[in-house]
Amino acid sequence: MANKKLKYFILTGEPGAGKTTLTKKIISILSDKGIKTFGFYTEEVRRDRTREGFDVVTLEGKRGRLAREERLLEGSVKFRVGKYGVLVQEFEKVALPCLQEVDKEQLHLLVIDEIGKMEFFSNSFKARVREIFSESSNNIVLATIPLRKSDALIENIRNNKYAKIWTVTKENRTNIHEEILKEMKSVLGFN
Ligand SMILES: Nc1ncnc2c1ncn2[C@@H]1O[C@H](COP(=O)(O)OP(=O)(O)OP(=O)(O)O)[C@@H](O)[C@H]1O
Repeated sequence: MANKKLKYFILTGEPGAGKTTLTKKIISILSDKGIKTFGFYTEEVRRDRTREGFDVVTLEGKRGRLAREERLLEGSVKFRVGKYGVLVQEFEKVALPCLQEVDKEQLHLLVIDEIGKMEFFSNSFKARVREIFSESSNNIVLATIPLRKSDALIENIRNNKYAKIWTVTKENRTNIHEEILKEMKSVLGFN
């Protein structure tokens, strides 16, 4: 039986497993069914065969830089993950406004791809995530978290009683949306 209390639809998986592609597929199917979606996803930025960094892109199409290879950045880099410098202010400018509840009356899905190490250099984002996953939150969320143990808040999300986690792999990524949508159906009320 479907869990009536399910609020958080969580994707995890190895880097490059297909989480963002799956997220976009689910958003597109829900939009066709008239379900309102908002939030953001992160996208790789490649030049030739090199990954130069990541952009944050809202569902409305606003885009900003999340991270770039340090060699491409001017000035000193305060936050880094591997060879990438994280652009916290640029990320916040794009990501934070789209995480506000736009319409409390209508059921909607909030998309956060992803809740990870780079994004957590932003204290404001972290605070908003804490709110969204709090007991009193009414948000229904599709979010991505890292596969491996990390920040305590991410571990809380992984163990949240209102959450269900799907591990995306190259083997299941083509069909797993069917299972997720089946669970979303009773929560978001579509056919
Ligand atoms: N169902 C699919 N069929 C074919 N190719 C796919 C599929 N899903 C993802 N890909 C390809 O795999 C690559 C990685 O996909 P994607 O960016 O969605 O993964 P990710 O898990 O979000 O990665 P990251 O961990 O870096 O955010 C992309 O080149 C994408 O086009």
